[in-house]
Amino acid sequence: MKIVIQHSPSDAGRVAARQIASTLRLQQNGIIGLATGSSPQPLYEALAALVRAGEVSFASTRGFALDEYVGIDPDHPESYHSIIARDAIAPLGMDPRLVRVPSGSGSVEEVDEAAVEYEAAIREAGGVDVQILGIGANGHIGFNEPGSAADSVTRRVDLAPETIAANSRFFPSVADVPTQAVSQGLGTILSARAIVLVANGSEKAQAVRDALEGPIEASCPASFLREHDDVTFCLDEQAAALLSAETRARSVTTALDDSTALSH
Ligand SMILES: N[C@@H]1[C@@H](O)[C@H](O)[C@@H](COP(=O)(O)O)O[C@@H]1O
Repeated sequence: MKIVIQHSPSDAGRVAARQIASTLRLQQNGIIGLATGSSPQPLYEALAALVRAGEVSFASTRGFALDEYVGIDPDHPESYHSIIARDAIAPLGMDPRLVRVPSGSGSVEEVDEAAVEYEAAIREAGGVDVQILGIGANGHIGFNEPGSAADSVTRRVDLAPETIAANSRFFPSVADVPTQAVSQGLGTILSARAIVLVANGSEKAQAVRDALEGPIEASCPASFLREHDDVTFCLDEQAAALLSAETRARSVTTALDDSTALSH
């Protein structure tokens, strides 16, 4: 487990981008796990800068998104289909035909069948090389809310009231926020070969502390990441604000160019 603390979200995003680019450079036709939300946006911007500089290409990289709302039109601007297209596929120059997002459309049976098929597709592709994650203020990753099992797979889930409230900022009112989603499970996420989590801002500080210092249990789904052997937490100072002196002492605050600090 590596913990990187940087002054600003954009610096944390640049470190995370470097980590991802170096992982994928080792893979011909690699597979990236894509996350939505405000947390990964500086990371996608930093990756796009690396693409423009010719340091990395995602043209033949396959992608699997973490999650999608149930019952939302994929063309809705706040669907995760739209957000992944906008925030990841376009700026990274990915081939949209190589990127999949779980389906939240159709009948309950169709959504559930598509979730099973999505899980199988990730396995059949050989698994994710590097998974990008944000974190919810309640410690969720993907849409695996507190109480999710460590070995859960892609499935339909109920959103916690606090998640619905947090995500209402993207919808006209809280009543318009979908109450269910399809999410890769914790087991799916933990099967990625490398994981890079980004967290910014004081509203994530408690979740980051619980994830890194609390018990490893379902009350904080992100705490299960500590059982994975290749995880990097890229934090800005505000998200790291509640970490103990011991945790901070283990963290890397090095200059961005010092890639040796992030090597395995
Ligand atoms: N399902 C997503 C998560 O993948 C994301 O990490 C989290 C935090 O979002 P943000 O980064 O915008 O705070 O909430 C959403 O509900």
